[in-house]
Parts: sequence; structure tokens; C-alpha cells
Amino acid sequence: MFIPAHITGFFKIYKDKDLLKTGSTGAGITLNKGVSTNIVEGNEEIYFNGDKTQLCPTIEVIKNCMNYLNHTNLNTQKSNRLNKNNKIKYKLSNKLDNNFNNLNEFNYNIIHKSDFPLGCGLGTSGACALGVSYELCKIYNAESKILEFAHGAEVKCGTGLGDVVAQYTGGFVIRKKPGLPLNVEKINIKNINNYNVVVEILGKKETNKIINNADWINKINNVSDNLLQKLLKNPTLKNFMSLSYTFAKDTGLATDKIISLCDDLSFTIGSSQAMLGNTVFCICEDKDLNDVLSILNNPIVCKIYNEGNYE
Ligand SMILES: Nc1ncnc2c1ncn2[C@@H]1O[C@H](COP(=O)(O)OP(=O)(O)O)[C@@H](O)[C@H]1O
Ligand SMILES: CC(C)(COP(=O)(O)O)[C@@H](O)C(=O)O
Repeated sequence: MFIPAHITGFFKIYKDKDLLKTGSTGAGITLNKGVSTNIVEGNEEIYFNGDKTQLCPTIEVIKNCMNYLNHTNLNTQKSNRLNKNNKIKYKLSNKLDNNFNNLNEFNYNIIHKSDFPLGCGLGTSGACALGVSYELCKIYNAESKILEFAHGAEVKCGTGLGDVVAQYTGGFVIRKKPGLPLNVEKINIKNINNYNVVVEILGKKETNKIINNADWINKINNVSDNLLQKLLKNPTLKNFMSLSYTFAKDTGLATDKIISLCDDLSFTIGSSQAMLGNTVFCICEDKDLNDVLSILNNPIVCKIYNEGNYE
């Protein structure tokens, strides 16, 4: 299952005892590059772009799914699966039934193939969580839990607050309430294919260290306080980029290098920092694309990905 990358422009942090109510409000866009996840028979391993990893959000999604199955009528589920006569599903179900609490006993591999690295503000960890959640929920007929498993896992790992909700929705997404239940506005963009989103990754930045630090939470929430209303009043890509730049600058999250690159890109529709990464992004029309590319060292050109589960 392909899950798009997601760039948050600005956000406000909400913490709650309930992981599912913890999250962020704010706004972002999903991209036509992201993560594809598959489940295959194997030796209980998780792979990210060919490397064996212990990826927290992926592991937590599997645990969420196991706990859920543990509390559900297993026999009914099992007979459904057996009827489908699918070898992988059958093996998976046996392993899950026998080894609820031991991830190491699973007889399958999770394979993530990503266009972007982890830790660069492109929602890669959220895309892994949502991808594995879709795949597992498909196997266990637990589709109603896809979002819960993935959002809960991201929050628990401290790797994201709003990415999963936005990635599930797809497009230019304004998150009006934190976490679940979903409360978002998906903005319709005319001639969406005329826009390019150009991404320049400068380095890594661990989301965890910012969203769990009291000083950063204060700064972020003070600056973002009225940005959501401003965007809702005028929900255009230009306004989104301008508010995102204000957020990046006024919170102090943007480094001098990021600010200087954004200044160089001021002829575009807008440029800012991809939250929460050491990454710059800008939105431009085709006529400006060559000029944008000439300014950046390793630009990655994307389009806005508008598919999703918005109703
Ligand atoms: N190669 C890796 N294997 C496993 N985990 C990784 C690897 N590289 C980074 N991580 C972890 O992945 C998570 C990335 O989360 P985050 O910073 O939110 O990234 P993103 O912006 O891509 O969502 C962090 O918990 C980080 O420790
Ligand atoms: C900005 C962030 C808190 C983290 O995003 P990332 O670094 O891409 O995981 C995001 O989840 C959000 O709530 O908007």
C-alpha cells in the first residue's frame, strides 16, 4: 500500500492522557512520493529501504493490532481467513493466535520502500505506520481500526502528531481538531497539477526532541495560536506558505540557512521549512521551476497527491 509523504507547514501541539486524542492542529500537503509497504512471509523482520530496522511506529502498529485481535472473537476471524484459503494469511493468523505477546515469533516480514529518508520532516514514520496498519487490517478484516492503530503508534513513539491524519485524508489538509475522531478540512485546489512542490533535504532533525520539550512546546503553541483561523478564512496555497514561513521564523525552528534559502526562493508561491525537519520546501508553478532548481543543491520535485479517504 502506498502512503504519501506529508509536509506540515505549521502546527499546534495538544497532549492528552488518551493517545488517540493527543495530536496536533495545523496544515500541510501530501506528496506523490512516499512509502510503499508490503507484508510477506519471512523471519519476523522489518525492512526500511533494504535495511533491517527496529522501527518504533511499525512495531507499535503491530502491537496495537495484536491487542485488538486478542480482545476480539478470534474464532470468527479465523474461520473467515481460512475460507479465503490464503497461505500467508493462514500462517499469519496461526502465529498471531499462538504468540500474541511475542513479536519475535511472527513468521513474516514488513517491507517499507521509501522515497525519502526518516527524520527529515516528510512524515515518513507516519507513512510507515499507516502503511503497515492498512496491510494488517486488510488481513484481519479490521479496516475500521486503520487510523487508530497508526495514529496511536506515531504518538506513542513520539514521531508525529498530525501526519497520519493528514496522510489518511490526502491533499491540502487543514487539521481543525487534534487526533481522533477525524476533524479536518480538505481544501480543493484548482488546476492542482500546475503546482510543483520542490523539497531540499539539508539534514536530519528528530521530531521526538522537539515535541516532548516544554520550551519548544510553548514557543510552537504561542506562535501557532491564531494561524489556523487565518488559514481557514483564506485557505489558499499562497496563504498556507506565508503562514508556514511566519511559523518557521517566529518559533525559532528555522535555522539561518533555512531562512536564507527561503529568501532566495521568494519569487515562488512560497517557501518554508518542512516541519519538523531540517528540510526546505517551496511551491512553484512550471514557469519558475528551472529557477528554483538552479538555487538548490539536491532538489526533489513532487506534485501534490490528492487521493485519500476524505468523505
Ligand atoms: N534507520 C532507522 N531505523 C530505525 N529507526 C530509525 C532509522 N532512522 C531513523 N529512525 C527513527 O525513525 C523515527 C523518525 O521519526 P521522525 O523524526 O518523526 O521522522 P519523519 O519526519 O520521517 O516522520 C525516529 O524515531 C528515529 O529514531
Ligand atoms: C510536525 C509533526 C509534529 C512531526 O512531523 P514529522 O517530523 O514529519 O514526523 C507532525 O506530525 C504534525 O503534527 O504536524
